[in-house]
Amino acid sequence: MKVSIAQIDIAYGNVSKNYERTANALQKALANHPDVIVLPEMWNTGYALDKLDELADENGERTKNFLSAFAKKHDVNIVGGSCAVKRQGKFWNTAYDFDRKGQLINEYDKVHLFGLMQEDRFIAQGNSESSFEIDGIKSSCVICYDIRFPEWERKLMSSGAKILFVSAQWPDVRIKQWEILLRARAIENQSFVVAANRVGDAPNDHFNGHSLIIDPFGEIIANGCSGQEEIVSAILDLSLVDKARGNIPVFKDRRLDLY
Ligand SMILES: NC(=O)CCC(=O)C(=O)O
Repeated sequence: MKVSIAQIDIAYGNVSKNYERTANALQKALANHPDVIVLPEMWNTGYALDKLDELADENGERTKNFLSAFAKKHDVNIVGGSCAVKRQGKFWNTAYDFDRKGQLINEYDKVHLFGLMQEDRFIAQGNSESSFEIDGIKSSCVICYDIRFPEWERKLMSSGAKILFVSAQWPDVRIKQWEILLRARAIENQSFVVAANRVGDAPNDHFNGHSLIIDPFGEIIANGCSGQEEIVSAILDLSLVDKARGNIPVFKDRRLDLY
């Protein structure tokens, strides 16, 4: 399976510019003929959380139509990052994922809200799991701060998922933690981790990308280390998941009678 991450610069509070940039990045990613393209977190608005009343996507309609149409037109799966969405009178940080036919195959509201970036003041907590299949391969997705809660990934991955997709806006000041946390999630769940981060600046944060693709042994196989917008691609040899889980069957060896 070939995956391509669109590591993009997200314009703070500028929805039209972000749709333009995302469309360009998706088009650029096609050059690699990927099976799936992955986007960063909250790409439609950036963390302009105090402006969501005017900026958030009503019921996610614009986002879903945009990503679905692209997936169908180009016969490509899209793990659509996440977008600021207004739904049922609240704001959500919602991921939408699509198959090659443009069908919505997963919708996930971020479960853990990040207080340091004021997310918990404006966004409603998600309460549901995230699992889907990409070309028949069981997968899951989480959003940014979620990766600090290994019990959440363990629960999501215990259904047999082989790929964990992560969409993020993770500032450069903590980028070493980003790498260590993602490599740990890959090793402990014996899965691929495909993690899309952004680049660029927001009023209080700088982002240097460092999008990563990590194999089930924790090895980094692709790294968006330019600090700029770029497409980060790799071919996932999914047999490595079976090899890792065959040699050291952690999911089978868990003591569910104790924890
Ligand atoms: N957008 C986020 O959830 C950021 C999480 C983060 O930076 C962290 O250190 O955790």
